[in-house]
Amino acid sequence: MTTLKIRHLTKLFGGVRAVDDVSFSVRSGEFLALIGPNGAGKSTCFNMINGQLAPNAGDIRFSGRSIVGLPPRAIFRMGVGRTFQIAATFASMTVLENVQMGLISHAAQLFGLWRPARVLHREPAIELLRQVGMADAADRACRELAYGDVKRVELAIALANAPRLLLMDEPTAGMAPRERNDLIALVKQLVVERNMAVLFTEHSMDVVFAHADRVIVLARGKLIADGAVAAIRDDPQVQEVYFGTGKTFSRRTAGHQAPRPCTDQSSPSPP
Ligand SMILES: Nc1ncnc2c1ncn2[C@@H]1O[C@H](COP(=O)(O)OP(=O)(O)OP(=O)(O)O)[C@@H](O)[C@H]1O
Repeated sequence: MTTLKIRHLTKLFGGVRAVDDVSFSVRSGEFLALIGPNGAGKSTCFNMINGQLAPNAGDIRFSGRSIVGLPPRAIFRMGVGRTFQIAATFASMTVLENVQMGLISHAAQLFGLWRPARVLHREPAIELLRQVGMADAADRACRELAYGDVKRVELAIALANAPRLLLMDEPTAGMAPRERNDLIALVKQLVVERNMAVLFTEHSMDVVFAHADRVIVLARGKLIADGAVAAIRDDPQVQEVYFGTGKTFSRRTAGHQAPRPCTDQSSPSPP
């Protein structure tokens, strides 16, 4: 089932065509990577999907309904979640309280009237923490956690809204390679278990090639490729976009899903 359908999406900033006539779809249960060099238009795409920016042209359909012109809050309520490059949690609150706040928001409850917020949704919050491997840290303050663990808590908060589409803006930014792979493997598992759609941006080609179901590539606002990992890796136009940076991709090694990079591909810069 198609969760998100984008057609001819365009965004101009003055003379810059940040997103230029872009069309693609995401299905439920699909883990789709959106890649491209710096300035390609990835964040602008995300900002239009979640309603922060209005497109100049084109349509965005979520579960069959056009969401262009709706405010971010309405789009969030419909089931479009988002995580950010820099994890957004309340540092002074415990891990559990952070997730409880997410559940309170999802239920649109007013709290503090007669029952303290910390007693609300306690069991569902612990269950979400269990799903992201953080139940043992439930009573710790978020500020005490390692960065990779904060990202897991942020993921649990995003799941509290029961999203059908989750936009993840560089989910592994600032993480060590091992942590990156663990987090992305976890997200991929959740995509399957919850049959939700995830659209993520990622600068690490190792992560993209090892885990994405499909990859779309933006360059200077235009969608230049859309396909399976192997096809994207071998696409001459995609190679060209990264070639100017001295970065290229090697073929998959026999019997192993993850390709070996020829060079450091952790942070491509513009061609
Ligand atoms: N608010 C804005 N005002 C003017 N120009 C903008 C604005 N936001 C983005 N741009 C421009 O639009 C283009 C696309 O930017 P965008 O941030 O979407 O790229 P990106 O692929 O997300 O880059 P990165 O990987 O560095 O985050 C760039 O040329 C950028 O300078």
